[in-house]
Parts: sequence; structure tokens; C-alpha cells
Amino acid sequence: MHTVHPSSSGLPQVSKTGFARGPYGSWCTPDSSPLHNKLTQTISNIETKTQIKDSHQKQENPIIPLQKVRLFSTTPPPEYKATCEEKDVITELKELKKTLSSNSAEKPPISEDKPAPVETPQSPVPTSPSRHKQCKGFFKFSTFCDPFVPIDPQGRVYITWLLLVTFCYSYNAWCIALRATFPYQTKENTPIWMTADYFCDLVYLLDLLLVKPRLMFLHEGFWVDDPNETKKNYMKKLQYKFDVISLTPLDLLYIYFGTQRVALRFPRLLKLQTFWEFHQAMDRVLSSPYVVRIGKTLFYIFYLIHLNACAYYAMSDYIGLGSNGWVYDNEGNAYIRCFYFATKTATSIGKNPKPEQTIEYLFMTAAWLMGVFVFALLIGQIRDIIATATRARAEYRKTVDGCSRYLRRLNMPVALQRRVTLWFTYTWSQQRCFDESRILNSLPFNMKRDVALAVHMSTLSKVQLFRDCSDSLLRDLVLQLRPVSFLPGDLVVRRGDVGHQMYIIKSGECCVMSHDESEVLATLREGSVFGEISLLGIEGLRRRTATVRSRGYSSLFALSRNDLDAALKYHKEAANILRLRADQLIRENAARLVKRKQLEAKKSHEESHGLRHRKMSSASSNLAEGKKTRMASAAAKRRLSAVSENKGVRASLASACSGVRTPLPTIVLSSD
Ligand SMILES: Nc1ncnc2c1ncn2[C@@H]1O[C@@H]2COP(=O)(O)O[C@H]2[C@H]1O
Repeated sequence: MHTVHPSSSGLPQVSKTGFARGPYGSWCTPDSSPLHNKLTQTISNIETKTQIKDSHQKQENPIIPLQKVRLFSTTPPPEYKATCEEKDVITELKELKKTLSSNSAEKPPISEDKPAPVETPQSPVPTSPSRHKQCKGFFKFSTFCDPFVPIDPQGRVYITWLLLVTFCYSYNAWCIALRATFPYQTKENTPIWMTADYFCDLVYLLDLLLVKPRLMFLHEGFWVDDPNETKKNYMKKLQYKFDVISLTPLDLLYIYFGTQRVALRFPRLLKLQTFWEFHQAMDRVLSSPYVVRIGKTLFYIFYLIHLNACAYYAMSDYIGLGSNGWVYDNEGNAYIRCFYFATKTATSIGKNPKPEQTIEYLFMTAAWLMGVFVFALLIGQIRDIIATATRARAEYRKTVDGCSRYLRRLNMPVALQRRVTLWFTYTWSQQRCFDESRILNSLPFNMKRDVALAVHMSTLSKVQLFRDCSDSLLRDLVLQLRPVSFLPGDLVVRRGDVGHQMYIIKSGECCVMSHDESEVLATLREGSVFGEISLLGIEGLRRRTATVRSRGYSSLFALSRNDLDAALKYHKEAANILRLRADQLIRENAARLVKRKQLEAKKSHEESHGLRHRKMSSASSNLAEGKKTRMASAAAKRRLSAVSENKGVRASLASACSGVRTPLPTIVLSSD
């Protein structure tokens, strides 16, 4: 029998060469080289081992031949045989490891067009095998039609088939009740109704005989695609019994009762499981499953009203159309009028006609009860679906409002409040959540890591450090990365602070500032790493060597010192790369600092030289001026002595001398 192993999640893989390694790979394997992958297979992956065996037999290495395990063998092997097989497998694996390690020098090249399927036994939910057999369009459809090819229950073609069956089911569900009560099936249109009916019956039949028996299923974590087993599996299910009963040809009784007895087709309504199956599949496939859930609930609501309308018409017909104030008065469009009445009674909206007969009272009571219990339940369901769909946004609003209220209560500056709100808005727009880890925590560890890798792949693939080191470094670190956002001008790290985290730029730009923050030393962009120097503690440096500011809005990943230390313990090459880079930066910065200091010294030297020169020149000019003043005062003295007796002249003289910087000749004043 055939089994298909659980495949990887289909996420792209990291490779040193191209980073993304194609859809078959997985992040879960510790080393991504094909050789290593082969070594890390578990015993459960028997088929893969067979492949490995084949490839190595080609290299003429004697390996004990492996047997394929039959999960559903008709004559199960005795237990001791299974144990022996298991032992064989282990021995073989050991031999294989030895062989491979001896051949490790000549690693086979990675085939680009045919990537080796990597098994991930630790993957919790095996994806359907259709991931491996990617075929397109018509070919896909033709394989679906082939009665000997198993069908993937998660494949698109099967979901399309489910849509067709659901359509047929809905047709039966609505039209059987409608035609059985309302006079819409006439002699003239009976052939049309019949054609539609038998087309649906054909679809039911094909589903029962050709589709459902070929559906693959999971057994102990493996996809079973053996036709006999898939058939047996279907026939064991309750769904099979319902599917068979739904095709009971009660309509053969048309021969006796006439084609008007459409109620004979009621068994068709028992194919309800396919209807549910379709909705489950859509729920899985669509990006917004809420639409499907709401659609299904609305379908139930309208269907109940439809049944109510049919019952109302049937009852009115039985009592006599228009015979009293409660029954349908046979005016206007019968279906619309009855549907309107049924909606009114079910939802208790509007004024309902008063029942007159017991049967009418019973009908009204049943309709109201249905409205109270069933409708209230269904409408509540819709409210829940919408609340779930918008829960994340509601929580975001609650957080923002709470924080703003807190800041307002503390009378914080308006600018700060605005800044906080801005941060919330930006972080929400980037991450759509504030705590990514809380969302992922419900997943198993490996899946959580796969999701984190897929989400952050575009950024992490740009980080040179991860390209240069083994893939497992990225896998070890990805769950430790914490997204953080910064606003324009925000300080990411401050020079002199103790370093606790290093950063990877997811989007935006960060500027490394010089000592006095007057100069930008470097502008770091997406995929750049910074803040590692103080974490590595090179030459005892535990403090930030530079200030780094966010230039615009930026989203970064922060990695704590402990997580980095833990990872570097097992990834020596990464430690070396980081250390080398840090060394280089320290040397560059030191050289820049020395150069700057030299420049400053030179400048100050030049400045002091210039000052002395200026001082000397100003001293000599002072001397000359003093000489000039002395000469001027002597002349004034001479003139004064000539006119010493004349008072009026003395006053004018005083004013004439007032402009002279040297103290006025006291002689003149004292002569008074
Ligand atoms: N000249 C530079 N060019 C680029 N990055 C730098 C430079 N100097 C320092 N850094 C980074 O800025 C970071 C500041 O904090 P750390 O000292 O921890 O680590 C530092 C380096 O990662």
C-alpha cells in the first residue's frame, strides 16, 4: 500500500547561496545541506531512506536493502519481524552516516530544478501530498477524473467539486420545499425541473461512487492513498450511509403519485455533511474565513424563514386561501408575501395577523418560539463572528485609549502624548499587533519558528550576518527577535549607556552619530545590524560606542544580550564575524577620533597664533596713538597759555578738547 509522508510546511528555506531554497524545504532541519538532511531523517521516514539508499547504491556502497513499510498489510508481519526491520534501519542509518562522512569531501551538488523533498517528522500537521505533486489546470482536472488516481482532500479541484455538490444540495434544500408547497411546478415546466433534479442526482451519484471513495486520509500521521484503503475508509464513515440514503430513488413513486409529489425527493436533504465539509474547506482556504462563517449562518437564517414561508402557504392552502384574516389572501406574489409573513413572525417585528383557528395558533406559537430561540442563537453567532474578526482592532483601540488617558491624568505635555499616540499608530500599521509572541505561543515550537521565519523572511534574508553563517543561526535566533518601532529622531542607543540589546533594521534608516552628534558617521538601512559592540564586550567595552538615531519612522528587531550570547556559544563563525566587524568599527572610530583631535589641535594652535599676532599689532597701535595724543595735548597747552585770560575762549577750548581720548588737560581746568 502507498503512504505519503508528511511534507514540510512548504516554507522557503534558507541557503547560503540563494537564501530561499524552494517550496519543498523546511526550516526545521538543523542543517540544510542535502547531505546533512539525509543524516537527520528519523526512522519513520522509511521511504526517504530508501531514496537515500538508492542514491548511494549508485556510488557502489554496499548497503543493506530496505523494505517499504506497509501500514495496512492484509497479513501483518509478526512483531519480531518489525523489530528486526527497525534494527536493520538503525544499523543502516549508522552505516550510511559513516559512508557519508567518509564521502563528505565530495558533496553532491544541489539540484536546482529537482529539489530533494525534505521530510519534517516534527511538523505537527502533515500537509497534503498535493504540495509535492504540483500540477496545473487541465492536467489537475484530468487526474481528478481518473478513477484510479487518489484525490487530495485539501486540493483546489476537490474544493471546487465540493462547491458543485453544495450547489446541488442547496438547490434540493430550497426547491423541494418550494415545489412541494407552492404551485410553482406546472405541467409545462416539469421537464425543466426534472432535468435540474436529475443533474443534481448525477452529481450526488458521482460523489458517492467516484470522488469520496478516492479521498486520501491521514493515518498515524501519513497520507494513505491506496484505492482500497481510501474506499474502505469512506465506507466506514457515517457520511457514507447518509450519502447512500440521500440517493434513495423514492421518486420512482412518481409513477403512482405523479410528478407533483416533489416531497418524495426529501432524502436528498440528507447529504448535509458535504455542505458542512465545503464550508470547513472554505474556512481553511480563504484569507478571511469570517465571510464564510457569516455566509453559513445567514444561509441557515434564510432557510428557516423559507421553510416557515412554505409552511404558511401550505397551511393557508389547507385552510383555504383568503378564507380568514390570518391566512394568505392569494394576492400578489405568493412566495414574496409568505416570505414577508414568515420574516415578521420569526423576528417578531411588525404587527402579525391574529390567528383564528387552533392550527393557526399552533403555527404562530412555533414560529415565535423559533424566532426566540433559534434566531436569537443565530444572530448571536453573527455578532460573535464579527467580534472575533475585529477583536485585534478593538484591543488595539483599548490599549491606545488606556495609555492616552493615563498620560492625560498625569498632566504630561501634549507633545509627549501626541508622540505616544503616533508610536501606537505606527507600530500598529507595521505589525498589526503589539505582542507577536503572544499570538504565536499557542503553536508548537517548530511551527512557531516556521511562522516567524516566513513572516520576517524578506528582512532576514538581507542580513549579511545570516548569509555568511550557517542556516541554523537564523533558526536559533528568529524567535528571540522582538519587533520595536521608532519615530523620526528617536534615540535608539545613546553613547555611553550600557548595551543590553543589538538591533537589525527591518525598515527605515538609522544614523550613527559622531561623538558630539555634529556629524553622521554612517546611515544604516534595511538588513543592517548595529549595537553589537557593547554586547560583545570587546576590550572590556560594555558601553555604547556611538549614539544611533532613527532617521524617519523605523522598524527594528531587537535581540537581547543573553539571547545573542546563547546563540554565539554554538555558532563560533557568527561570533567571529561579529567580533571582526566590531573590531573594524572600533578601529575606524578611533582613527576618526584621532584625526579629529589632530584637526582640532591644529585649529586651536592656529587660533592662538593669530591671537598673539593681533595682540601685538594692537599694542603697537596703542603706542602710536598715545604719542599722537601727547603731541596734541602739548599743542593745546601751548595755545591755552596764549589765551589764558579769556573765559569765553576757555569754554570753546574745553569743547574742542572733549573729543580727545586722553584725559583733558587738567591744566586748563585747574587754571580756573
Ligand atoms: N562608524 C560606524 N559605522 C557604523 N556603525 C557604527 C559605527 N560606530 C559604531 N557603530 C554602531 O553603533 C553602535 C552603537 O552601540 P554599540 O557600541 O553597541 O555598537 C555600535 C555599532 O554597532
